[in-house]
Amino acid sequence: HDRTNMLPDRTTIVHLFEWKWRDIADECERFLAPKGYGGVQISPPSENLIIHKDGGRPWYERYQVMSYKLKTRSGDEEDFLNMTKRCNQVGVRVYADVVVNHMTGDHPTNVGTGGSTADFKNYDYPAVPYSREHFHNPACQINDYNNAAEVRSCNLVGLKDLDHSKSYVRMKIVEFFNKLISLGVAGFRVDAAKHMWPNDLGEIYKKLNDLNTNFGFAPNTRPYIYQEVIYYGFEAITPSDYTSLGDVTEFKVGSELKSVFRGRNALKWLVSWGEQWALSPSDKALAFIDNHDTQRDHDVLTYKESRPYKAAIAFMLAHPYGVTRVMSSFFFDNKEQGPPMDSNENIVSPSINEDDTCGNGWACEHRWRQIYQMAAFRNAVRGTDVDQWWDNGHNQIAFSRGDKGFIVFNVEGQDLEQKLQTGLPAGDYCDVISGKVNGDKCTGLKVTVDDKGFANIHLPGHVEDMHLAIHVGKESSL
Ligand SMILES: O=C(/C=C/c1ccc(O)c(O)c1)N[C@@H](Cc1ccc(O)cc1)C(=O)NCCCOc1c(-c2ccc(O)c(O)c2)oc2cc(O)cc(O)c2c1=O
Ligand SMILES: [Ca+2]
Repeated sequence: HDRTNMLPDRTTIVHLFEWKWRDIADECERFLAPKGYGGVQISPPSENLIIHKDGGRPWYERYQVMSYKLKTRSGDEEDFLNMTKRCNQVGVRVYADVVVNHMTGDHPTNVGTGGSTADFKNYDYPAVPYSREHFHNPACQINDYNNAAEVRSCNLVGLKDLDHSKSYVRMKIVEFFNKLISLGVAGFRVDAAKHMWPNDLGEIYKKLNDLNTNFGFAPNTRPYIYQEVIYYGFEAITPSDYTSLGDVTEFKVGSELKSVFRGRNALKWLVSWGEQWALSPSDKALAFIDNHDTQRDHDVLTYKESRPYKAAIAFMLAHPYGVTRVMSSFFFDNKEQGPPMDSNENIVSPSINEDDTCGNGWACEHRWRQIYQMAAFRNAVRGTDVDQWWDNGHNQIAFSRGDKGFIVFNVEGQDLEQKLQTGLPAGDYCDVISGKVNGDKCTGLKVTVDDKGFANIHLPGHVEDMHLAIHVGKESSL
């Protein structure tokens, strides 16, 4: 089936960044499955260095590895199995964020979340075990991103760089991945893949077991692998160095759509969205607007700029390009801040409010109506192409997905009043952005499609959302 191992009617992954395993299991059952999300990306499950900074625990401590023991602030191995059982039970796949390019940097304290210690100066990590010969020698620092060898074989910001040409290192990593496979994951987000040699990664991937059939996977199913390759252009290493091994994260989806939905690049150019925008091939791309790292940069669309953010996500989910992932964050006002925690530094669980939003410091973008309704849109239109493209030559566009869905964007700043061909069967539809179907009613804008597929669309220039979407699924058709 399709390369992601998601159920056939599911399309979108939610990154529940820093959530605990038991809370993820709850969310799979109470929200992700009912709303039709197909998968969840979890934070690194391997034991990490405990870092204290400015009185808190910076989020990036989870990307400094102490061992491959499954013990972090998200939970232990028992919690992990509880999550994979319950999520797979309701058809939500689990993708593990795996950090195998490096271990830790030098740090004044050396205790991990599983109680392991290490001697950084001597590259000694007894809880794996790794010692000096398992790291690139002599040590060097990455300074020149136009030197591919340096980017792969030197320390990334001082983090001790593993030497994956060593069969022992490959073996330890294969062991770690296969342990997660035995525990029911559907695939992996490979952190910092740009900093590892493609050939070494290939040797590791080919030794991975097929997925565990006890979690509902068919026999001989290969793990879905998407590799983090940060690339905006102008670097020696490009995503195409990795697309023979698996998928790659496409950072330009976020950067290009930011310009468009902030009104700096005309929407009409989106008619050619995809490889003509120098994006990786659609059948190798993991598409997203922001991630745990980029959302902390100064010039990125995030939950903090919700109107263009929701529109950019809607376009990404409405267009057939790539496998789509939405970010789910905790609120932060300084870029190093870690997840909400109690006085014992335990991560605090999200609370769920009456209106289905989250409390306790969690943003829960995946619970915003304009976002989860578009995941259902993507499910309803899967397998169709972009049709019925219309634009006003500037910042108003509309297109259908075959005869299954139709979406309109208005970034013009003035009203859109048009009779448009929707491609849809005649009938009444509820706009899934401004509202939702409630029994036989629509709480938002209602759209009537005539028997020739035309509808009169009125999308004012300054309403809560700059887009409107309807589709044949139960969430929209009346
Ligand atoms: O900002 C951060 C953390 C960023 C980060 C963490 C995980 C990711 O998956 C990621 O993409 C970025 N870390 C802070 C603090 C820090 C952490 C560790 C350290 O040794 C020094 C500083 C920071 O200021 N980092 C320097 C700039 C960001 O440089 C990092 C990159 C990175 C940035 C741009 C690139 O083009 C690229 O190829 C890699 O990847 C990481 C991957 C990791 O697994 C762990 C890291 O510490 C990092 C990482 O520091
Ligand atoms: Ca490396």
